[in-house]
Amino acid sequence: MKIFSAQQIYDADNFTITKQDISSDILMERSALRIFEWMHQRLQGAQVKIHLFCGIGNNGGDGIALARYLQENGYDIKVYVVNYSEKRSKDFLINLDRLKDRKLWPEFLDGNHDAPKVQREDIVVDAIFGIGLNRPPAPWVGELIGHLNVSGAFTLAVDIPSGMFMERIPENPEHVIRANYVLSFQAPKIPFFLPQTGIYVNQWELLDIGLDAEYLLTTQTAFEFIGKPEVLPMYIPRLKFTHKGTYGHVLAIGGSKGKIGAIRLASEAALTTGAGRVTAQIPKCGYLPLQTSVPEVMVEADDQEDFLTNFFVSDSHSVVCLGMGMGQEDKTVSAFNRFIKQYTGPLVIDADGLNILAKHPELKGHLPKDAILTPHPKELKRLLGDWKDDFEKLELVKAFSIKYKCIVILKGAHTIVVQGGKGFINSTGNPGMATAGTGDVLAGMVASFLAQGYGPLQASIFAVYLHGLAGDLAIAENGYEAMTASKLIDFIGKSFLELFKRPEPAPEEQQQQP
Ligand SMILES: NC(=O)C1=CN([C@@H]2O[C@H](COP(=O)(O)OP(=O)(O)OC[C@H]3O[C@@H](n4cnc5c(N)ncnc54)[C@H](OP(=O)(O)O)[C@@H]3O)[C@@H](O)[C@H]2O)[C@@H](O)CC1
Ligand SMILES: Nc1ncnc2c1ncn2[C@@H]1O[C@H](COP(=O)(O)OP(=O)(O)O)[C@@H](O)[C@H]1O
Ligand SMILES: [K+]
Repeated sequence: MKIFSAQQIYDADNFTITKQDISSDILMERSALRIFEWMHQRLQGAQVKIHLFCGIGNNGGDGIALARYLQENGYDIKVYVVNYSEKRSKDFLINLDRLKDRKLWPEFLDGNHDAPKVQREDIVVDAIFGIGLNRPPAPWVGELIGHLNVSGAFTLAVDIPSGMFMERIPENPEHVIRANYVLSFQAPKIPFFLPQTGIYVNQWELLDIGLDAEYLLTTQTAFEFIGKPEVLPMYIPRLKFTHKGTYGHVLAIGGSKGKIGAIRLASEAALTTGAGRVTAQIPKCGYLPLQTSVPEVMVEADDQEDFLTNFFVSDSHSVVCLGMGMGQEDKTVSAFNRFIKQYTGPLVIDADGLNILAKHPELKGHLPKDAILTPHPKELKRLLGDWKDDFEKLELVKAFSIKYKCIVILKGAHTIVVQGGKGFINSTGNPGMATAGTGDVLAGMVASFLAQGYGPLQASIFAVYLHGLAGDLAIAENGYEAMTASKLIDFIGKSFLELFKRPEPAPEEQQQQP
């Protein structure tokens, strides 16, 4: 699903208005009606107090139009106009007049009075600012937002939490609505997914307001949101007359004394994701434990007891997956140096492979085309240096990906796969996965898909999605805290099955079936 910028949303608006030959207030009417339907379906007329805080732009206009629907349906509402500017939008004014025609007079707030009382059991509709916020709110507006946040009332944000920018982080973290729910129009917004701004969005849902399909289909976006509809077409079915040779041979290189488990996790994840064969190259100390714990993995031990001193890659290996638990001993660094200067095939670099690259920046130029790097934020910082905020981080990663023609899998709550100027934001996963070794599992899964013939971008996106899905299925059975990387591997199989499950038919459809 595409993630549009604010400018693209304004363009979609104009395109739709021209093509459908409608006035702009029709779009506002659709927006308000969709929100009303969403609320009405859940509230069923309940007499809970609903406070609508409306700005003076189109986001405020949505709120004012919504107030009319709520009033017409007997809800107990109170409407406030947060009067932060004289520059009211045309459609806001149209809707304000419609409200006044119904003898509903909002209370105008201008910072000279105490903030209105809101009780814990009330509902707040936040329609103060939408995607048009372009500077920090005035202090009194920021304080009003803070006041609503501490009220504890259920807060429903229209389109985007007020105070959230589309392209930068807020200056004052207290001056952003902490929304229990965001009802966003047509497409998700990029700040919902970044660690510094996603904290303001507990849950979000999209409302279709009928923006023009041609515009939505043909417009290229800098980001995409990856769900089942995006990954399912990437799947390559296994055919009857195939054999293990068809599904590639992953060479997993890494491990060191005390960290052989990292290679075990990556190797087992690669096999469980469907790789035909997996060979692990590890220091001697891991030979017996690995051979006995995962009999399916072939093991090649280094001459050195505790760390790797040589990487042996042959034509039989289709993919190299390197760095998990590897350490950074001088001789390991030398082996990496020799390897990266001559290897040109498919490559996944994780953990200490990334740390060595960070310490020896001259080696970055030797990365083979489409190498896949899987840093967590700390590893990324070592690789790229510091960034001002999450938005700059994304720009730095894009520039890196373009310069070195590589793919970066930026791991986190919403892992983002970056190739060139484009980012693919993952939808699966949960905080149960914040546990040692889950990154090793991911590296093995990416390598496995590469070995099976998926393209580098597809392998990255598919692995990240399935890894998160396995995590979601695992917590459904075990809870968050009991999640371990090994359990995550146990759910890879179920995550494939989940992928192919048909959606449950709606109740009406069930009834129609013979
Ligand atoms: N296709 C869709 O998705 C549809 C979306 N719709 C809705 O429209 C919303 C966007 O509306 P919007 O463009 O009027 O902007 P909004 O956020 O209401 O801000 C209002 C104005 O405030 C100003 N301003 C900015 N920062 C400020 C500050 N700190 N302090 C004071 N003033 C500040 C700035 O104007 P400026 O003063 O800079 O000229 C800005 O224009 C969108 O989120 C959705 O709810 C639907 O109605 C129709 C279909
Ligand atoms: N809060 C979270 N929500 C979703 N996924 C998470 C969360 N925290 C961590 N993960 C995932 O878990 C994995 C952790 O990787 P990493 O930090 O490299 O672990 P390790 O180095 O121990 O293997 C990543 O794939 C990351 O996306
Ligand atoms: K809002």
